[in-house]
Amino acid sequence: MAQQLPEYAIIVAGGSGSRMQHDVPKQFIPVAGKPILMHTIERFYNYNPTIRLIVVLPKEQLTTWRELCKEYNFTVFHMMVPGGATRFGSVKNGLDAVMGDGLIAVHDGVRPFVETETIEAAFEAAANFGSGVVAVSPKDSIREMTPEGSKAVPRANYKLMQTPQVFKAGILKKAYEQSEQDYFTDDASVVESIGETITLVEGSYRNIKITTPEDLILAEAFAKV
Ligand SMILES: Nc1ccn([C@@H]2O[C@H](COP(=O)(O)OP(=O)(O)OP(=O)(O)O)[C@@H](O)[C@H]2O)c(=O)n1
Ligand SMILES: C[C@](O)(CO)[C@H](O)COP(=O)(O)O
Repeated sequence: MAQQLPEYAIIVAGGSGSRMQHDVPKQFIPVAGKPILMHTIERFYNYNPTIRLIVVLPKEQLTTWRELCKEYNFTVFHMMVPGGATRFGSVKNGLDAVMGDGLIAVHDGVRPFVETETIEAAFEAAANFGSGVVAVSPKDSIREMTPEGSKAVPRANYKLMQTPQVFKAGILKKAYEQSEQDYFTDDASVVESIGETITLVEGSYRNIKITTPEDLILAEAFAKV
């Protein structure tokens, strides 16, 4: 564990889960007996019980989340922050709750299978190099869409980005203050846009982002082993 600097985790769970087509936001759907988001929070607590946990939630779901915590007797301490209209806005709101210096991990609330070793490696890289961003190699072939149709590209040139994405607090805050939200799908892109280099850390194929209905079947399976 990279312990010299205070560690924060902003767990973004402010989305509505439209691709899941479920009647509750997907982060609240139970997997292996409790809401997905509780598994995710526990992964960070298990990595470092003193980490400062900031959980970003849809602003109209704060009461629901409090009730779920009571119902499931979920006692891991965390700060609750209302989310924004986009992931970018939610991260920004989470960052406003971070006071002082340290290392900040941003993690999707719907990636409940992130392993301790992955979190540890990402924090360590951020402590040493300014960033530690988790990624895996694609397993499928890749084609780029072109005006004419599509063309094959060398798979070895690409990585699939996961979370956590960990940064020194100063870098991440500066990047989110200076950037326009429309262009970015992850935190590494925001940080890169202010001229910082990104250090990649090997991720895991189990660290899925629960996005569409079939991912729930996978999630139940992963939760068993
Ligand atoms: N306004 C938003 C949008 C997304 N997220 C979070 O960012 C993570 C990754 O986003 P995604 O999987 O796209 O979640 P949703 O936006 O909820 O899903 P969808 O795009 O299908 O609506 C999720 O944990 C989601 O809750 C967020 O905090 N605030
Ligand atoms: C941050 C992320 O999970 C990295 O793969 C991804 O970019 C989130 O994308 P989404 O469109 O918000 O699902």
